[in-house]
Amino acid sequence: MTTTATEHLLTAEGITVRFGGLTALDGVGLRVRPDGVTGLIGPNGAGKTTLFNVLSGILRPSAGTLTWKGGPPPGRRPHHLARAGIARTFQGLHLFPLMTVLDNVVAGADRLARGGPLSLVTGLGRHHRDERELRARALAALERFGVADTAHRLPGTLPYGVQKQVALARACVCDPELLLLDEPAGGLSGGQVDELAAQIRSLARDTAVVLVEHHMDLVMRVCDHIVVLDFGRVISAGTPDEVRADPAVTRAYLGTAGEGDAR
Ligand SMILES: Nc1ncnc2c1ncn2[C@@H]1O[C@H](COP(=O)(O)OP(=O)(O)OP(=O)(O)O)[C@@H](O)[C@H]1O
Repeated sequence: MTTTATEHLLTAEGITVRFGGLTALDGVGLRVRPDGVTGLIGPNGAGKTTLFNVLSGILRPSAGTLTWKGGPPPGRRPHHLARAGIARTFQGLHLFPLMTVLDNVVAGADRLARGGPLSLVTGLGRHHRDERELRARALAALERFGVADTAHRLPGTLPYGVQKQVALARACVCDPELLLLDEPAGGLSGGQVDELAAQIRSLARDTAVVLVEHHMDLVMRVCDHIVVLDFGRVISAGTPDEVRADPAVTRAYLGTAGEGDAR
């Protein structure tokens, strides 16, 4: 069945990004459906991170338009995105090192706080009921990712794989409509990647997921739809099988040495 533009959650059209004389993205289009996993792949320097930064609102494109649920995109500040129902993870963990795991996840729940985002950090203007609700919600998110027993620890005292689960719990604490995952498999062992694959498929039952990832095995296992970038342009798009069989994709990867190829 063909999906119309209004049925898409997020639509990017003609996205061009220039850094000085370098064109990192050149007229890129992408449509994210309200369910399923959309993968964004390509060799090193293809423009994946740049596109991810445009989709997550932190980078303004030189040209092109973004549409969120058929209308203008939410504001560019993190709490605008959070309130619209868009959450993201980072390549680095971006956890607050001096806050407990639970407080880190509570901080991800700002769109639910009646006192506003700052109140979550300062505690000012926040109702006690708010605080209780948010903590219960954060704990439930930690439970969902199997790390509730770490709630009162500092992130830096935990193994990397556990910290990644905390970062996922923080991104998911508000039940986002769109979850943007930036290389979530980075630094994980084989078993942890298997666990991550199962979690992404489970999340995708009620959340649209966009996944930027070098780990080809994970991408091919979890994505419903894949967009392939090379030199800032879309060179292929389709199901995992279609993309895998596309000679343009093989050529793009063979043309570059290093990661992202045969895994
Ligand atoms: N802030 C910047 N200033 C100048 N050039 C940039 C900047 N960010 C990215 N680039 C360039 O834009 C191009 C696309 O980079 P980008 O990081 O988006 O690619 P990528 O596909 O994510 O690569 P990788 O897989 O290596 O992370 C590259 O040539 C890169 O050097």
